[in-house]
Amino acid sequence: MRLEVDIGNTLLKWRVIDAGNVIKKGSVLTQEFAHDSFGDVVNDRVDEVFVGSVAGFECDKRLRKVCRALWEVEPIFAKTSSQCAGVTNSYEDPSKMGVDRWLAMIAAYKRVNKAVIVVDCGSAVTVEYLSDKGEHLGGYIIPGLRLMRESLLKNTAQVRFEKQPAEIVTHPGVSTAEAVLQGSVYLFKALAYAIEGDLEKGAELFFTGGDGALMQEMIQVGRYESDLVMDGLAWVCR
Ligand SMILES: Nc1ncnc2c1ncn2[C@@H]1O[C@H](COP(=O)(O)OP(=O)(O)O)[C@@H](O)[C@H]1O
Ligand SMILES: CC(C)(COP(=O)(O)O)[C@@H](O)C(=O)NCCC(=O)O
Ligand SMILES: [K+]
Repeated sequence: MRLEVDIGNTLLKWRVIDAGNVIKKGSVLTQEFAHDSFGDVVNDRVDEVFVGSVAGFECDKRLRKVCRALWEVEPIFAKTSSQCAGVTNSYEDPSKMGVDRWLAMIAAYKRVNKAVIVVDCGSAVTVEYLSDKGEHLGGYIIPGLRLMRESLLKNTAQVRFEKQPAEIVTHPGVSTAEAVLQGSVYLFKALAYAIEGDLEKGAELFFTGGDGALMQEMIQVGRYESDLVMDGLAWVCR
């Protein structure tokens, strides 16, 4: 059995693959990841662990420790490279590119073998542009929904509120909480339309990440694939 792990800045996502099928999956806040985060997978015979991590050294170290303790396995960490599985990196120094971006773009390109735009809506929103030949043309890194709100709270004196409105709407707000929350969703929607405008004829649009389905629903174009980052692991770690 293989354990695949996608460690983002907010959530650690995992799944277990047995004979090509996903048999278990789960997630835990990255900051709270511990020995018991994989539930009853502790009793399974995990003989391989593939990881894509952008969460930093401490969390990677913790995962190594857990894998050794539970299954005596040394996890294989995916690395961004200049070329892999038909995809070519645009960065002069590929090691500087977050491996989650690299994994998602490889998985998306491998699905269709033509030009793609890949949008990962997590802590940050990343937008990647790939040509028909699999060349990464470049991308954007934009604050995600939560970071947009938090940066306002952190850098202003009077933007303060207790409770967030539960509903996700984009009309102009009539309280601080509404104005901030709905402002972030409004910007998110504007971004979705801008990306749609970048879509060239014949190119495919992929969304992934915790808030990816929300963005896809706003324009009803392209497809949402929840596990694009983990789908890239088998291409990069082998
Ligand atoms: N404190 C929290 N508890 C649970 N979920 C959260 C919390 N903060 C953010 N989220 C949600 O977690 C998801 C994070 O998206 P994800 O793509 O997993 O991000 P990342 O890859 O950056 O970790 C988002 O859908 C976000 O709404
Ligand atoms: C852009 C990111 C913060 C996205 O992380 P996430 O939202 O998935 O937690 C991550 O890919 C990263 O740390 N990248 C390094 C900088 C770069 O890719 O150029
Ligand atoms: K992301």
